[in-house]
Amino acid sequence: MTALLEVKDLTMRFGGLTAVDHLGFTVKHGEIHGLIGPNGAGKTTTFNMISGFYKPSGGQVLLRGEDISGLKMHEVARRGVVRTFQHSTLFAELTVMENALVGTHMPFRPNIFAAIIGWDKEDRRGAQARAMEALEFFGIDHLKGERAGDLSHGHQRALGLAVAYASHPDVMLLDEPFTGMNPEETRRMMDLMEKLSHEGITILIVEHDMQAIMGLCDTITCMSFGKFLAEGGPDEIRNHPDVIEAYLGGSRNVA
Ligand SMILES: Nc1ncnc2c1ncn2[C@@H]1O[C@H](COP(=O)(O)OP(=O)(O)OP(=O)(O)O)[C@@H](O)[C@H]1O
Repeated sequence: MTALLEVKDLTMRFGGLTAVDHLGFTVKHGEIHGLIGPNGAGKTTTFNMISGFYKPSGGQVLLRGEDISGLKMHEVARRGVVRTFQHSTLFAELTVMENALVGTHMPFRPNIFAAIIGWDKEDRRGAQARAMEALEFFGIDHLKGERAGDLSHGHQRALGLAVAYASHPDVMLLDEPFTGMNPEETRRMMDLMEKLSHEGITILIVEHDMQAIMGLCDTITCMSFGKFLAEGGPDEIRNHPDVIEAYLGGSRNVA
């Protein structure tokens, strides 16, 4: 597998605090790559820099060798990298279909009105077909007319993925997709991620649910206090002394 996304010397300072400190790792094309670490390790900040939500204080994010660090979110999305958020970012008052339509416009300057109304007929038909395809992919097309805010937690998370998928991504960054899920919802979400992976989409996932991470990921990068700590397959990471130490030093255990 070849390198698709490379993080090099990535650094983020908030005033006197260095949240991410010269971090480096590589995500290979087609893999499911986990980013783990104890609370406050800098995982979400790293995601925010990769997706264009934050401009890094230093270092680079390379996509197929092209430096994308510092680009705006829609510019990063246009290059094929989209993220979902830790907490639901759906438009609760809009329907499931309308939310998916917003996803089709993610690579452009965000404009909800344009996404729903469409620029012209041709544009609208294409966007609607893609939005429907995304809903079908995640098995929620039968809910297309429902208000997003009325969906169950599991369906809302599936819609969050569908919105990101609707933009035709090459890389999906998933921030704690299993938060608040019961075991059945977690199982279904893991199946959806494997389905995405079989489609050829590369996945970078931040998650605290170690069973899910260990069950899903090809490669896992562990960070601690903003820095790279260790990397390897699930077995290697599960038994890595530095990883065990980092977690035992905090309040969580590695599964
Ligand atoms: N916008 C911000 N301003 C100031 N400090 C921040 C900001 N965002 C994050 N931090 C700090 O940066 C550090 C890393 O936070 P981050 O949220 O990236 O960690 P994390 O690994 O995602 O944690 P968690 O697992 O708890 O979500 C923490 O000390 C946090 O308090």
